[in-house]
Amino acid sequence: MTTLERLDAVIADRLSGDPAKSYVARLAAGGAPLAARKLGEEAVETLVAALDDDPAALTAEAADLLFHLLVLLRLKHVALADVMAELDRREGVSGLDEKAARTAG
Ligand SMILES: N=c1c2ncn([C@@H]3O[C@H](COP(=O)(O)OP(=O)(O)OP(=O)(O)O)[C@@H](O)[C@H]3O)c2ncn1[C@@H]1O[C@H](COP(=O)(O)O)[C@@H](O)[C@H]1O
Repeated sequence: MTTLERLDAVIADRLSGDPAKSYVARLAAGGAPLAARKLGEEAVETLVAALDDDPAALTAEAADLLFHLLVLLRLKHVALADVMAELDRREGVSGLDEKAARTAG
């Protein structure tokens, strides 16, 4: 099991937990809008760390970002395996070629 898969399993387990004892349960109690807002905040903090040229901060913010993305995916019933499968499907397909095919015609 990868780190993301292990974390995803812990998140799934905590979703229905006690919001007083679990941050994941607290996010779940706020629903997808709260998790989406937190994800947006973490995205902004990630880009600030990147623009600040601060590798340690970027590492920490990237971890926050991935964690909150996993929580949001769970709340929206999108399986991590499906996201991984989508990335696998794209493997070897240049983003430039994909965009050109999408915008042609
Ligand atoms: N990986 C994480 C993880 N990464 C970040 N966070 C929390 O995400 C929050 C990030 O929020 P912010 O950076 O905005 O900080 P904040 O203090 O909440 O800021 P404000 O909301 O006040 O603006 C912090 O409370 C972090 O502790 C995480 N909380 C939990 N996990 C994992 O999830 C598991 C289950 O956690 P619980 O549900 O809390 O048991 C843990 O064992 C960990 O493995």
